[in-house]
Amino acid sequence: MIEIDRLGKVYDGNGRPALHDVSLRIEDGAIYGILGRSGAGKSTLIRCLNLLERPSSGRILIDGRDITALDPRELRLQRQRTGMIFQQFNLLHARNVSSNVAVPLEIAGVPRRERARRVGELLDLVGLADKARAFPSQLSGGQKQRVGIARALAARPRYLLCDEATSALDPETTASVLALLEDIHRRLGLTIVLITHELEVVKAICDSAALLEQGRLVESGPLSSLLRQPESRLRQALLPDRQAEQAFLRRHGVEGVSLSVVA
Ligand SMILES: Nc1ncnc2c1ncn2[C@@H]1O[C@H](COP(=O)(O)OP(=O)(O)OP(=O)(O)O)[C@@H](O)[C@H]1O
Repeated sequence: MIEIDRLGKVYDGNGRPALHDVSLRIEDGAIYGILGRSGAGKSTLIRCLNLLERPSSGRILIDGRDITALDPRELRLQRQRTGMIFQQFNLLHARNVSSNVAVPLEIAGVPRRERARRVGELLDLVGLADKARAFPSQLSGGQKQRVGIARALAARPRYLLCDEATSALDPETTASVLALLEDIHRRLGLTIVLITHELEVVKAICDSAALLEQGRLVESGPLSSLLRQPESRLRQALLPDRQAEQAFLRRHGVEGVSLSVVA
């Protein structure tokens, strides 16, 4: 479980805190979406979860241990338990697909033969077995993100952090990457935390969500509970705006037609 306890972050030379007193609990096995507009603090929050960014205050407990208090060796081990994927994929362009996926295994000192076996397994998992020798420049965006996912899973992490993982992809590719994440979640039982500004991502795969605004947590919790609360901001954002839809139809002279029929 990840427990974020009164987390604060102030960047040097930036008066307004990027995060202010954020507390959040992410249960094991969740697919947890953190939503917010540009500048809300989403990237800062997710980067704090593996200490790519050091919090200014507060604690982050992962499986009961405060990761801000780990020594460098413990932190390295903790990072192996936390895979991450990125909006711009962050692949090494001079390395082919297999070699990119092998990076975390090399860092962990896994012997060559075992590495090759594991890379093969991972490429099967993400459906890229036939691209093992291709270079990133020869792949589509969706394929690059699949490589990113395989690399993130290489060291068998318990947590997968997704930093706007589908924001650079078209809707169809987004859907296929989200389906892959859902499949991996089901098969491997890991906990997925994703930040996004896309409501559709939360709708498609998350079971819990949080809303960040100007560095503050507005609300959070399981969707099964938030969707029951009419005043919930997340509920209002996630459900269709019937009035706006009807107004849109009226503007185009379509009246008295059920929306499902129009769709
Ligand atoms: N390295 C940095 N140095 C100084 N200020 C930063 C840094 N990174 C982020 N910020 C500031 O912190 C605030 C939160 O930024 P952050 O990138 O976490 O938001 P975000 O919700 O991820 O936005 P976006 O979706 O646009 O990436 C913003 O005001 C931003 O300008």
